[in-house]
Amino acid sequence: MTYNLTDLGWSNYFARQALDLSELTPFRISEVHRDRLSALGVEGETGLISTDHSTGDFAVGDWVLADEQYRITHLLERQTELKRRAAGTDARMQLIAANVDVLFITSSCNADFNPARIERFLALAHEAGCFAVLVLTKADQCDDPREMVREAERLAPALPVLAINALDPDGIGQLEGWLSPGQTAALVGSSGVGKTTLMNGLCGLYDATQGIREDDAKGRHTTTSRALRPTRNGGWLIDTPGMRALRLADAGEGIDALFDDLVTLAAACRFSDCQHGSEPGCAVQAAIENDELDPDRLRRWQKLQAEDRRNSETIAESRARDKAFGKMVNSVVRDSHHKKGR
Ligand SMILES: Nc1nc2c(ncn2[C@@H]2O[C@H](COP(=O)(O)OP(=O)(O)OP(=O)(O)O)[C@@H](O)[C@H]2O)c(=O)[nH]1
Ligand SMILES: [Zn+2]
Repeated sequence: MTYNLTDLGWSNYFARQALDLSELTPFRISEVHRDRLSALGVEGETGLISTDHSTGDFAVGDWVLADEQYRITHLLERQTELKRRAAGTDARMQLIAANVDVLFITSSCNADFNPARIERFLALAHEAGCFAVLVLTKADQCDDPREMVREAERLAPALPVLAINALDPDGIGQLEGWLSPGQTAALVGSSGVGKTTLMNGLCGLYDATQGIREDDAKGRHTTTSRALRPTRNGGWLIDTPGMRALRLADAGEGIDALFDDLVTLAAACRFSDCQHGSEPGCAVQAAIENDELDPDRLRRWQKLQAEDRRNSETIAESRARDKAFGKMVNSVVRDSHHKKGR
C-alpha cells in the first residue's frame, strides 16, 4: 500500500517545520511499542529507529523526519495532543495520541447519558486542541432521542450532536461527514457505549475481537500496542488502550472555555474569591434566582474545577520537568545527528 503525504494527514502545519530539511523523509507514527516504532510513509509501513530517545517520547499520530537509515532525526511539533495523568504515584502526564483532528465523544441514549461526563470530555477535547463531535449511540433503543440531542446541544455552543445506531451503515455515514480524507479521529467514552462498534463500522473491520484473540494466541497482542487505522473513507482512527482510559487532568483552560458564561458571571461577583454560595453580591447566585442559570451547571462546573485542581497540583512539578525536556528533544536529536557526521 502506498500513500501520498496528504492521505496520511500531512499539512502545511508540518510542511513548514520541514522546509529546510528536504534530505529527510516524513513518516507518521502508527504504533509505539516498548522497543520499536512503526510508521507510515509514502511507501507504506516501516520500522523506525530512535537512537536517542525512548519510544515513550513518541505517540501514535506523531510526524517525524528520518534519514535514509530510517533513524528518527526530528519530532515535529504536534498540532494537537491528547494526554492523561499516568496511574500510580508518579503523576506524570502520559501522552496518548498526537495530531488527532476530531474527537468523537461517545455516549449512549440510555442510562449512560450524563452531561457532567460529556462536559469532562469536551474540556479534554478543548485542552487537546481537537474538534469535538458528540455521538449518541443506541438511538434505535430509545423512544425519542431528540430530547437528549437538544439537551446535549446546550452543553457547548455549536457542538455537533449525532444520534445514531452504531450498527447501521447510515449511522456510520453520519460520522464520516465529520472525518474528511486525511483527517484523524479518536473515540472516547465509557465502556459499552459502542466505541468498538463505531470503529469497526468506520474502518470496515467486521471481526475485530476475533483478530485480537488470534494475536493473543501468538503472544503479539500486548497492552502497550498502539494503532493508527485507516478508515473506509480515507481518514484515520487512533485506537490505543490509553484512549479508553482518558481522564481529565490539567484542563483548566478547557474548562474555562466550556463554562465561559460562568467565568463571565463570576467576574461580576463582588468578591474576587467568591465561592458562589451565600456571599453577598454573588452574580452567579443572582443568575440562578433569575432563572438565567441552571444550578446543576454551576455544580458541575465546580466539581470539574475541583477535580482539575486536585490533579493539576500533583502534576505541576512533573509537567515543568516534561516541558523542559520537550524543549530539549529537538535540539538533542539535532545535535546527535550532527555528531554522527551528517
Ligand atoms: N442496538 C444497538 N446496539 C449497539 C449500538 N452501539 C453498540 N451497540 C452494542 O452495544 C454493545 C457494546 O458495544 P461496544 O462497541 O463493544 O462498546 P465499547 O464502547 O467498545 O465498550 P468497551 O470495549 O467496553 O469500551 C455491543 O453488543 C454492541 O453491539 C447501537 O447504536 N445500537
Ligand atoms: Zn459569586
